[in-house]
Amino acid sequence: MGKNFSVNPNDYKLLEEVGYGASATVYRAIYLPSNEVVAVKSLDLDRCNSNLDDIRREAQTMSLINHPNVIKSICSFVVDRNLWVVMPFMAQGSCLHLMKIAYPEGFEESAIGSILKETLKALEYLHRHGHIHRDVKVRQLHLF
Ligand SMILES: Nc1ncnc2c1ncn2[C@@H]1O[C@H](COP(=O)(O)OP(=O)(O)OP(=O)(O)O)[C@@H](O)[C@H]1O
Repeated sequence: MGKNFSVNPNDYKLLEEVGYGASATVYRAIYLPSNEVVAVKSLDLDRCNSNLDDIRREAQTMSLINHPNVIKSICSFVVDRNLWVVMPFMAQGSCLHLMKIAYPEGFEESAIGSILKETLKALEYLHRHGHIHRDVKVRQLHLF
């Protein structure tokens, strides 16, 4: 993935919605200058429960992260009353999505063990760097 992404919203073409959280919607998008697929998380700043300092801190943490099991933000910027966080696009979706479409009876124990082990590596990395995740859930676990 190229290193130079602009903070100009016109350089991003939002395609379909791929998920949503309490105050954010996530889109698959194209970064037009290089034609790369990215994910754009658009956080409605009016509907956000967190204050601006917390949001700024989370965005900064996400941009400094450097671990294969933790998604890093490429850049973030304000568009109207939203904060756009640009990230690599995880084409396989979350573990919950995979389970729903391919393993409706649930994953095998060995797969669960691997997923948990990789998740714990990510949490251990965050803790070592002084961060607490505070909201780990199955639908958030993208494929490693
Ligand atoms: N980089 C990404 N690539 C592909 N899909 C993504 C990406 N980021 C998020 N998604 C999808 O969008 C959904 C919502 O993402 P979001 O980050 O808002 O989740 P959340 O943090 O769990 O929500 P909440 O704000 O309620 O805690 C995810 O569950 C996932 O399906």
